[in-house]
Amino acid sequence: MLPRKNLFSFTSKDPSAFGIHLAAAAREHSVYFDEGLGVPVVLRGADVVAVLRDSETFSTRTYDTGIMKGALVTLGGEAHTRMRRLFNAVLSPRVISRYEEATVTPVARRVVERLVRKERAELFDDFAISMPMGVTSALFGLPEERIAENDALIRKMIRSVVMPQDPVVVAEGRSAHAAMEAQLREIAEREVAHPSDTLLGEIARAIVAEGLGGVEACEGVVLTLILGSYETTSWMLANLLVALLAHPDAMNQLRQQPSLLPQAIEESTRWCSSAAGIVRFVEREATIGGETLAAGTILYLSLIARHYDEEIYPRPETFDIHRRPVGMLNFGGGLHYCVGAPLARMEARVGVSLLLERFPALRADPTVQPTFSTAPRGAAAFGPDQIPALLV
Ligand code: HEM
Repeated sequence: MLPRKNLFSFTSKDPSAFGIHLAAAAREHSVYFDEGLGVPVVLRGADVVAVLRDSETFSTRTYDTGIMKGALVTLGGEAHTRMRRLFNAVLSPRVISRYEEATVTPVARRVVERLVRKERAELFDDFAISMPMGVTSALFGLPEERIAENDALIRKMIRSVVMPQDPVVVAEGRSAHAAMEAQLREIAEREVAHPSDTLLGEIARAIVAEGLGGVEACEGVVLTLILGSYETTSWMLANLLVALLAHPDAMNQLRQQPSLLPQAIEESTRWCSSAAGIVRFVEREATIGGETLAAGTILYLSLIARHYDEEIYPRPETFDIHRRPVGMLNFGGGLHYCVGAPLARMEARVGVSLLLERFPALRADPTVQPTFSTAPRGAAAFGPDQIPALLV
């Protein structure tokens, strides 16, 4: 019988409290039955890694429903290998770097410039959402004048993916998909017929070269990229800003030594990871953390408890931009390790360096205290409800 706890309905004013709370539970047991989630959860990093490495016993078939049907993350075996080759080819650091100057920097500059006349900002809406949405639209061919409309549709689709048990949310996701389908179809038809000199053109050419089909395959890949790249990057940016605003000394060091920014980004994903967990389906009876799990069990893997394991990261509650942390789980691991990690890291680096440069007095607004939770603004992430900041 698994020990029962309600570990994941968590709220605090302290961004590091969730990691501390999960690591404390992990010291007692690795596997619990979580009463809020209604499924067994695995906490200890070594056990989470073991599950991620064994994709035959622990599959991703739970995702294979609704608008996610057939998406990369749902595939296994040879089908995954072929499709993943395509994603690797178009999202490698080398390919992505071609879009830094041409696409990501101009979007980030526009978002930052919109803040210039303000004295205070709510950096979640004004930055952490607007920048990834701008980048996603620009990279994947969505028209700029429809950003607000598409933002609402994409969020409805994402909600339907993370709440497949709620029929109303699922129906909303389906109609949001239907509303966006004409745009996606138009993009795919255009690029497959005449691949452009953009990332979309690279995707269309790679689909044909890999023999993966034509317009329909291209539409599916673009939808996966839009859904995978948008909200995830927003919450990563949000928590990076939270970490920096809570540590003005670190922010000043980064202004003086911008080369530290990549490792500060890694440290923020350790100290306040936005990715709380992922799920797996137990294909055949297995033992994890000393517990036997029956075939057919849905398992929730904590991606955060490991980040506060003091055997791996001494003084885990300290945000230290000199730490150079490795082995974090915020981008998952094993077969399905996030293929968009280089793009997310680049967006964070470009966006935050422009923000720090443009606003030398940027600091937390001491009059408003954000609340951190496992469902901020209804999202499937760990993060703040708001990021109040003073700009001048
Ligand atoms: C900070 C931002 C991001 C975070 C925290 C994140 C997190 C993750 C995680 C945890 C997984 C593993 C899912 C699982 O194993 O169940 C994953 C997979 C994936 N991510 Fe990301 N992601 C981010 C950004 C992106 C971006 C920018 C893209 C696309 C451009 C993307 C596309 C994908 C795709 C396609 C997969 C499936 C990979 C596969 O199954 O082989 N992600 N991501």
